[in-house]
Amino acid sequence: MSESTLRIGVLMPEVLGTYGDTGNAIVLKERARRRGIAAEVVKVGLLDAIPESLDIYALGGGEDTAQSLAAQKLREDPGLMRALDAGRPLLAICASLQVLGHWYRDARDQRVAGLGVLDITTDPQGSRSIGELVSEPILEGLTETLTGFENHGGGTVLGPEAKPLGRVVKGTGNGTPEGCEPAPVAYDGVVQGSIIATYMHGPCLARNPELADLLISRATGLELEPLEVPGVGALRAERLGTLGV
Ligand SMILES: NC(=O)CC[C@H](N)C(=O)O
Repeated sequence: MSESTLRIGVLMPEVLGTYGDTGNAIVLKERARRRGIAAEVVKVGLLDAIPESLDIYALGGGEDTAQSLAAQKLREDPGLMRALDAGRPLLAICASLQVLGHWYRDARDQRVAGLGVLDITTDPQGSRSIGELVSEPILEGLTETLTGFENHGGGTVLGPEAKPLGRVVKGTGNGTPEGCEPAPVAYDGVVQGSIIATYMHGPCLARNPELADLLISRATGLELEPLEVPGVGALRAERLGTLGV
């Protein structure tokens, strides 16, 4: 953490913020604050320069047209790339997962260049994946079942530099491009360097506090004591319970 306050950046919420994804930054701030760590959310709009020295970056999901504006912005503004070069943690949801890859092809068959910081590519699946998404984490430091909501047309293929976040128990996760054979085991998300990306909306961190704490730990270098936030356990139990998980 660079200063005494944990600075959590939400990038382009006007184009990357479906399903309450900007709530991820609020969860990070609140979980830090309840442990006595001063924290603030910094909103960085589409027309603002992206600061390179924020402590955590959060990017949400978006519709195809909005998503292409975000992709263009990230290709032109060096701020996020510099932050990633410095190893700053970043959480990316759905559309922003796709945008951080080499390229993605959207529903109108437009191939859009991404930032290329994730070794992934995305093509249309041919149908949308909509519904609850549950996975068992693979990333070290996570033990609790991951729960979220997915709604995406893209199917993402990981290259050798990218590792998945979790093994899918319910739902689609990264999916399969149309015409390709589905892998025998389905995975959700991408982990590469300081980036954790997933198809889970929810907002993801409201449903998965362990993931929120992992990001805060990485940003602050602190080992965090457990924190019970009223309602979170009940929310997880209710969401997982509806699926019989
Ligand atoms: N929910 C989202 O972020 C959607 C991402 C992208 N537009 C897709 O449909 O694949």
